Amino acid sequence: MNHQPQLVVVKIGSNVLTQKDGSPDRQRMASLVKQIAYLKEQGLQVVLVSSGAVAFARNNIKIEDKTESVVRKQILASVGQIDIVQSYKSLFQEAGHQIAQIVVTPQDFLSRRHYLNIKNCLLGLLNHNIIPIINENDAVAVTELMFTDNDELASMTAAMIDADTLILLTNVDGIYKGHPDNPDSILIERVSRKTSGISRYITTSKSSFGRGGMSSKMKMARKAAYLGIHVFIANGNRDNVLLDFHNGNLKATYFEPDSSKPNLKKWVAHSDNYTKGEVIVNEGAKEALHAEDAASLLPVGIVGISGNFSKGDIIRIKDENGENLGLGKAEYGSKKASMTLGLSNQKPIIHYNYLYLFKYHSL
Ligand SMILES: Nc1ncnc2c1ncn2[C@@H]1O[C@H](COP(=O)(O)OP(=O)(O)O)[C@@H](O)[C@H]1O
Ligand SMILES: N[C@@H](CCC(=O)OP(=O)(O)O)C(=O)O
Repeated sequence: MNHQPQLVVVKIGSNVLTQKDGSPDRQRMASLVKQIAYLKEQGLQVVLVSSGAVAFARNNIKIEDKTESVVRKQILASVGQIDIVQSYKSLFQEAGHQIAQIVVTPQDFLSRRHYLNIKNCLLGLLNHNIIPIINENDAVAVTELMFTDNDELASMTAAMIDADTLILLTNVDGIYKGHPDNPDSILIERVSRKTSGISRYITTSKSSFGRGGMSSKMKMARKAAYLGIHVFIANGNRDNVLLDFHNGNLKATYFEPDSSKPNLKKWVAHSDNYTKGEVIVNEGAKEALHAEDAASLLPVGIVGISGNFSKGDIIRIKDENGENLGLGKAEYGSKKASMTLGLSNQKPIIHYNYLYLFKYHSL
């Protein structure tokens, strides 16, 4: 890695903050806080995405057996979040740093207005030298309204604030060619846009408290790298992991960034799970979208529309065989779109600046 990191998003997984018996690992937390403080002292800006709310409460409160699983999680998360943030507050205070808490739901990333509100808040905190600590609002975001996991949230946050680096701290050194517990498995140290076939090494096994697993971590890492961010999957249980990062000695899987992409594209790229409708394009439009020169999506190339979307919503682009081509922000709603369907000389339905194609990050 030859880049000089300036704005870093560090994501800490639940298992990094918990011991084998499930109790909070406050020593590990204290060590990571000291390391983040060190990074700050070296002039880096740091945003922390921390899991652990559920894990911190699990051994602390007795929930009646008959309690429904979603409510159980809501109770654990809302109780544990206080403990997590209180612990961070006193540890960062000792290290001479102020923190702020931000809890978000996927819906907050859906609307461009909320998206900009969060972004402005984060940038405001950073400008005031305050370390933002972000978690999903688990009391509100339940079932299908959730992020895949905090790796998704961290990757979206990194793209949102234009971070140059994203570090996903978990309980293994990175992605192995094989199971990480097998001593013969080799660590994949570098992944570029051209690297393919990694998913075959990833099993569905998760850490005891993990939500999305390595597969989601890899997808989010690739997506962030595609958007121009240096990404590392590294072991948060390794002493001095962040100091090693700063010294350029980090043992990790490193995802090389692609060339920088405009911010608007970053917002669109992360809206995959939140589309409001769909447009189907013909072969000509598909070719135009995949051509070297940037092209907006025009109604003349659209053969079908579904869903009920409004101007500003994110919509999915498919070809006539149902293949997912990409995402874009609708320049007008579904009603008007169906009136211009197939017509030439019309305003683009998706402007190039708000168009994100999947062609580059197929795994
Ligand atoms: N090929 C692989 N290389 C590394 N880890 C893997 C691989 N396949 C599956 N895993 C599992 O992924 C886990 C990390 O993902 P996850 O449990 O979601 O962590 P976190 O809670 O930190 O987000 C590891 O503990 C490991 O068991
Ligand atoms: N928001 C949840 C964590 C969800 C999550 O993604 O956990 P992890 O896979 O450990 O990063 C919590 O704080 O308990």
